[in-house]
Amino acid sequence: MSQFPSFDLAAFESATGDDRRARAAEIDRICRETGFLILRGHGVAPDVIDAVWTAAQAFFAQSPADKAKVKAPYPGYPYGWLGPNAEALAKSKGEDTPPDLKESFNGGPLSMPENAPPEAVKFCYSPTLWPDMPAFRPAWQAYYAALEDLAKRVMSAFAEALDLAPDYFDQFLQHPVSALRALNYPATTGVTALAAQQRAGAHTDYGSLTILLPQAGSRGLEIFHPSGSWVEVPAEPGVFVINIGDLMARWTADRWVSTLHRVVVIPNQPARQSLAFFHQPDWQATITPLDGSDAYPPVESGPYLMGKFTATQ
Ligand SMILES: O=C(O)CCC(=O)C(=O)O
Ligand SMILES: [Fe+2]
Repeated sequence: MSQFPSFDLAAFESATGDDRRARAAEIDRICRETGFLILRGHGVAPDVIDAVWTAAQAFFAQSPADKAKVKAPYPGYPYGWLGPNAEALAKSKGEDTPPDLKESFNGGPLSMPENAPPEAVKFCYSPTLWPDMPAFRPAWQAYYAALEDLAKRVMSAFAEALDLAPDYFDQFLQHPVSALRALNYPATTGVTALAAQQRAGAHTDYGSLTILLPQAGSRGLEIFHPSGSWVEVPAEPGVFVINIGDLMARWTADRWVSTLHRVVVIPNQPARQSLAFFHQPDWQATITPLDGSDAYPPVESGPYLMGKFTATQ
């Protein structure tokens, strides 16, 4: 791959006729091949992005004792601080590896619908545990809201790429149960990783769509390309990296692929941060193959996610 595939969302949205169809076909092509692309023309305001970076950095710069004030209270609690040694993503693929060399802060939906089922209340709608830092919560919530909007725009482009009406996915996105995760991978200088230990072990994402913001200029994110080799994803300033997850592969009856990816340990690297927004359809959305086939039985979005998540803890 000479150049990593990219897609300009604003250019797509203003395109008409054959040009629009060609751009939609390009999304389809990329999603059939790897499902990973650089997203340009996203329109998320730079100050919203700057503020959440600043907030995340200030959070991770605290002492472990301060971070522990918002620690996930029990294994499997989806939000709050997951400290070092808390997660091994490769376990979701049945690989028994040492824990990932990272820590994270995680938060859930900004509001809960009145009719949320009890299992959803206990999992996705668990409270986000806010650090005692006045600028953190508003910055986090503004970024979450901006990415929820962006995810809907991307899903609409996806619908066109799949020859569906642009608003096809709206019915499944009334109260998405998306999660936002800030990641901090400590510097690798002087660190000896155990065998098979990575910053993030090889995994596929679980949901419909991930919108990733790797720290500009950072190294180590790789995808397993269908040609059989690991390919590094560039971390350019001002763009997002998006990828589809297992639920979207299932939804498209494997027309689109959910590609294995990891963050490798490169010696003598500074700390690396990233923000991962895991977009997830409504808890009760029933995901049935879009081609009308019986490639997979229907699943409900929320319980599907919960099953995947608990396997890595
Ligand atoms: O930090 C990154 O760049 C990728 C993280 C990732 O793939 C994940 O958390 O699912
Ligand atoms: Fe991932």
